[in-house]
Amino acid sequence: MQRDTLVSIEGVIKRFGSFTAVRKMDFEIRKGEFLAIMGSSGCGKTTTLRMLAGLEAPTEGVIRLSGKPINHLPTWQRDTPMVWQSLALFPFLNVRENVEFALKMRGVGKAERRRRAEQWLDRMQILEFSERNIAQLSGGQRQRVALARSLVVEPEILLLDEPLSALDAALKVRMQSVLKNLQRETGITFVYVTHSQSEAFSMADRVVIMSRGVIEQIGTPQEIYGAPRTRFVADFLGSSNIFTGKVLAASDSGVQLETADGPIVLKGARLAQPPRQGATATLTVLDTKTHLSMTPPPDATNVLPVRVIGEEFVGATATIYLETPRGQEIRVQKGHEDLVGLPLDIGETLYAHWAPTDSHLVAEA
Ligand SMILES: Nc1ncnc2c1ncn2[C@@H]1O[C@H](COP(=O)(O)OP(=O)(O)OP(=O)(O)O)[C@@H](O)[C@H]1O
Repeated sequence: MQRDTLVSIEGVIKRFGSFTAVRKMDFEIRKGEFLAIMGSSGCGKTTTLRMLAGLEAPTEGVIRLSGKPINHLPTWQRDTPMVWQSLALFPFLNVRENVEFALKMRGVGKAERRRRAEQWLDRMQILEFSERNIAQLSGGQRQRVALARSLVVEPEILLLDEPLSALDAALKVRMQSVLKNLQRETGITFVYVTHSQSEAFSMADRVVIMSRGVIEQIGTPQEIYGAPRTRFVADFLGSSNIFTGKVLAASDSGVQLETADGPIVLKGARLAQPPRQGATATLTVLDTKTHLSMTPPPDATNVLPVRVIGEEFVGATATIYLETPRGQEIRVQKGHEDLVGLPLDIGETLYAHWAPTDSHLVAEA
């Protein structure tokens, strides 16, 4: 256990009847971090959060909070305060009363309740709406009330399950920075469940990526983006081109792969477990590290003839979708200035290429 570990999840399995929702999960949550749990629908994110909250007990394994097992301990019996952020505000209470509610339940006196509620409403920039009914608030304002209500009790851990999913795109981005700043300023540990990569990667210090009840990777957004551990992660993030083939040669510093589109090479790596010659392996390259040219570059490694099949422009960047003669899809992401002079109409033929040092080996399973 690391020195700054607040929660440790050790060999946790959760079954519902014969269905296993979480399989053998091991990870730690550090004190004061913003941890996002991300994955596609049904992969076990909410179940994991519910086990942390004490709303479900693990079928096997141990969850420790500040070193003490809490498998069957409801939140109110724990020494370390943990709060589940709920968006379900009480419609019969006004904004301030909603925020005061948890303090009232804890027996905090009237004046003190009001002072602390107003302090948080001010911090969330909604003090002016204190006396309003919940029905008179916008989606973003309700979010802020819900946050103030969770934080007024000064938890050490805040559990959030897709808190921004109902908001429109612009408000989502605004609330992301509100949440991130709040977490930084308060130092409260946030465990944040989302299926959105942009939310997880923009806010979290570390991200847990799950698939079908299994953790595929844990790391900082930069680590995961730059070096997806498994093929699933590379696929899920959608920011890499992925090539699977037979290993022609491999050492601890590189791999040569034979794919349907020709050889793909990785060089300059430090591989703990190089694949065996003749085995199937997968190399990836980030779409930002994949380049396009009208003629093949002279030192011809990792060069593929490609046909343009589509393009998408978002702000200052363009994503070009291409296809090799064997139907392998390739994505290239560039700033507009990098694409000047290239024929990008659908059907045009170009060459996609990248440096062997930009290839990356992922685990098959
Ligand atoms: N009480 C339950 N009884 C039976 N199956 C359950 C129960 N709760 C969850 N599951 C199943 O466990 C799996 C994981 O569910 P969970 O809600 O944790 O997924 P999730 O990753 O949060 O998905 P989503 O993003 O759709 O909310 C799902 O297949 C779900 O149907």
